[in-house]
Amino acid sequence: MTEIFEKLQERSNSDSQKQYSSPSSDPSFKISLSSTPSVSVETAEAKGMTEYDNQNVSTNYDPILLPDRLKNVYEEITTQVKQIEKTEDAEERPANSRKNSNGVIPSKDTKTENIKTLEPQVDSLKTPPSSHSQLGNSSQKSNEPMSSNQIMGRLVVRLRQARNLLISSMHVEPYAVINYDKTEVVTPSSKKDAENGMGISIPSKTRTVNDNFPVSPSLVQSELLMAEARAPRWDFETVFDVINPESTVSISVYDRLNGDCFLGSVKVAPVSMNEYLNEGWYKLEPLDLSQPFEGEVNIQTIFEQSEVTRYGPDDFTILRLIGKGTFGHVYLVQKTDTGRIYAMKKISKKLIVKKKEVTHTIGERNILVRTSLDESPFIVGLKFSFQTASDLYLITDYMSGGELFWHLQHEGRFREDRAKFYIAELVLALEHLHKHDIIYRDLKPENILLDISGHIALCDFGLSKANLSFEDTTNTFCGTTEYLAPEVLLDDKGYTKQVDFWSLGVLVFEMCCGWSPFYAPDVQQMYRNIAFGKVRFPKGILSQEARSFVRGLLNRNPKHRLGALADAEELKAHPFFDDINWNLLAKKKLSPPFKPQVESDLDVSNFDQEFTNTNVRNMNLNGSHDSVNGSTPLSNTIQDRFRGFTFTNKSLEDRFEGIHLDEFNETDLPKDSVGNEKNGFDKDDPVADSVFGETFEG
Ligand SMILES: Nc1ncnc2c1ncn2[C@@H]1O[C@H](COP(=O)(O)OP(=O)(O)OP(=O)(O)O)[C@@H](O)[C@H]1O
Repeated sequence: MTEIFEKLQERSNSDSQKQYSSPSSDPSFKISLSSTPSVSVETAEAKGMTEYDNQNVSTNYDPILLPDRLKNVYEEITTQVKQIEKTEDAEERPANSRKNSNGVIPSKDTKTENIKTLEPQVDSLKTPPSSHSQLGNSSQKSNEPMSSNQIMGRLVVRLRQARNLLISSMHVEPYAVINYDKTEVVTPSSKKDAENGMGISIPSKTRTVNDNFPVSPSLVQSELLMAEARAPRWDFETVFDVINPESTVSISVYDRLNGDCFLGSVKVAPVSMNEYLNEGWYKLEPLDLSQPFEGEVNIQTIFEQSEVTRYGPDDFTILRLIGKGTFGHVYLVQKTDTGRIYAMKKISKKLIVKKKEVTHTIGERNILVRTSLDESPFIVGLKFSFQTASDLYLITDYMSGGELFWHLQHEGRFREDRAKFYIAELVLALEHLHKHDIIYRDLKPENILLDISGHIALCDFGLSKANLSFEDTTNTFCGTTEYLAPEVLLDDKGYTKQVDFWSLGVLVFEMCCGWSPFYAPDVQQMYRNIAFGKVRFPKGILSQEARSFVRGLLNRNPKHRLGALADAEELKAHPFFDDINWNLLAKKKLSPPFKPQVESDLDVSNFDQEFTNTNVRNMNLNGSHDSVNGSTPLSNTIQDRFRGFTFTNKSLEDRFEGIHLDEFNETDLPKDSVGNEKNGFDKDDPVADSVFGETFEG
């Protein structure tokens, strides 16, 4: 025991060299939401209505989209309207009437015009998943498929419209989320008649209507409106950078007016041939394939080859500062050629050399490259990495929902079902990393970002450790104090992937209760709490299942910890997750319980104003803001250590260039940090006491 205390004392002493930010000043959740930075050794988508045929859909309102019984009505109405229009004189109607011979107002949308010129002669319904052989309609300049090392460029995706959507009311506002290679774009709601000029003429009461007309005009009107609602039009275009040629475009349709109700999704495999236009109607798929389902969307994709093989800071325009880390700043940037918005982490080479963080930084880049090459749904997507003489740059997808920490800080705590959703996605993220022999080691709300839809994405792999198979151990003393597993503190023989599950246990508790189970304002005390402290569950907050889950994770013996036998599979099988459909969750087909308020790609309202209010207008991405970056250039030997950091969409080989996952060399001695010696957590706090219900020892 004395030995253990000596060890803790030793840790604590060395921690005193580290920098910690002060605990949150939020009075109600002061204790829990402190943001202690990481500590590391090297710091580190009626049929009742109908069948459609597969003709081209004009940009105007098309009777083909109507149910059979409505087609006749439509034709009658159209004939009557034409007669009425003939009799109603031409003076009433300006000579340059925009209506066409069908009485339909052609679209005034210029994008639509654009799309029409590209519209193929044949239109066939495509059933996902589409394969290249299914892609019957295309126009292309070059028939030669590009070899992997030629693949570079941009992908234009156009979502034109939907038809036969399964909706229960005409009052809908369908929008779509387009996802390509982890980059998510949300379309505006579909255009209203007035906006896209597709409205059809309905006989008004003032007009003479044929007495023999079989159906009441209001019924006709509502049926037509319903039919129209089932065929929303977007004419939306967006451009993606092509990073992984294997990536598919996924489009999910939701109804904004009815609680973001899911209307179906589709996946399309674009063709990586220069200027190849792939266009067609794709069947939407439901969440549950056993359910009858309807609806199609019209999608075009065009791949455009790019001449650029390497990118640098000059290819991006800095828009905002969104975060500051230990080694550099994170900016919201816009890629000049595609206009795509990304997050750019700029890291000072001198600073990381000084803090002996080169290995960790190269490691972070390598893990991000590795995870960007396969389907790693809950990990922030790396798009490019490059370097200048003084700085390293990591370009990742911008997660506009902000840090989970930020939301937790604002809301105090989450309802259990919301916490469960995040935890379940985290389990999948950790499962993925562990399967790739990567320990994350720095699980905390600051490193969990929310995307535009409210799904999580892990960022900051600066402390992660690769090439560690199931039972392998590592010794590096790193992580953020509150989330450190006891074996990291105490076990000289090292620790395994189990440390991530301990941190997950801390996180479940913190998300649901609003404070961290082991927090103490004094670092030594925090170590003692982690090593020997009792965890007290507040009354009436966590369900029995959640408590049991936390207990399983906060087991001080890593060999008995939940996950010790079968890693994430064991966690997934726990009763806490009985209502989680893991297959749907993994495909991001479960709607997140909370959708961050994000108005556009450029919205930074979910980030701290302390950063976002910084004036970046005259900031030069090429220049450096760190005092350590003086005029003295780095030696060639040091520059050599950054070789291979650069990652563009040039080729697959290029992406692997410089990946030496064996090169982790954590030889430095453990370092420590300064704890905040302020009074904060008080065990005898009456409020705290009155809420505590159950205590357990891990
Ligand atoms: N892709 C992204 N999208 C949105 N915000 C991001 C993104 N990447 C980073 N950020 C913001 O920048 C902050 C700092 O980024 P990150 O944690 O990667 O930097 P760091 O230097 O490694 O920090 P630390 O000192 O905690 O290790 C994040 O907490 C987040 O708020």
